[in-house]
Amino acid sequence: MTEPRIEVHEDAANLSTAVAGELLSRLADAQASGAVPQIALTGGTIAEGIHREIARLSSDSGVDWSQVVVWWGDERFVAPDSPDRNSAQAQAAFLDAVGADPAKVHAMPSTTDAADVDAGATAYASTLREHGAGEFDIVMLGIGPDGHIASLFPGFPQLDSDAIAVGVTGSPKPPPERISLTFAALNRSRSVWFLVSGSGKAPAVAAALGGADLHEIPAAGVTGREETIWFLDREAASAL
Ligand SMILES: O=C1O[C@H](COP(=O)(O)O)[C@@H](O)[C@H](O)[C@H]1O
Repeated sequence: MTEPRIEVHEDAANLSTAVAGELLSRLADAQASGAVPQIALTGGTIAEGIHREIARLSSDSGVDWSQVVVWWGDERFVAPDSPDRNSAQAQAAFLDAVGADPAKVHAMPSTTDAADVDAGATAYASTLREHGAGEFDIVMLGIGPDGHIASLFPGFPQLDSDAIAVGVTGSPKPPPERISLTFAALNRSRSVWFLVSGSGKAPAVAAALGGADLHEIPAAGVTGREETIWFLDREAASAL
């Protein structure tokens, strides 16, 4: 298991700029070595700021976004045009602007693509298997004040699943129906980046880094095969 690295930034704006810059630099290096990098995006508040910074900084980065494969760690199971969709947020914030190739952008199924959350999860797992079962280069994860990551919530049965992707109903955070990658999938990533801003998440950050039980703080259950980085702002780091 890799030891986590902790990077603390002044505030959410500085954190967003730093993460966007680091991502673009990693992608440019991977492409320079001939790779087609695979990344998994997250939803949530800090992700939105990071995505806007990726759009702003991308043109000077040398990254060819048509040669990046994009996945999501979780998605809200709602209509395809719902603003609640994590993929809609990323498309609007940066994917459309930077020239990502729609054939390499793998959004999770919406309510028009699958009959229910379980069918949607099974379909996404098949797509991942066709592409090597999600050997991600970088997975980015926001976390909730309850310690959830992706749509893996404390005490939920999906925490013990060996599937690649699972359906979630009755999510404590709306909307209630979601699709999520599992620990089995997320832990195949070479790099795992936690992105956390705000004092409301400080207790969850401290618990995860303090070795909490993953059933209580799901963020404690994810580690990159090569590196795990916690990108925090001062408030999120305040309980460490
Ligand atoms: O619902 C979700 O919440 C988390 C964290 O979101 P935030 O707004 O508290 O930053 C996010 O990681 C996840 O992808 C999303 O579906």
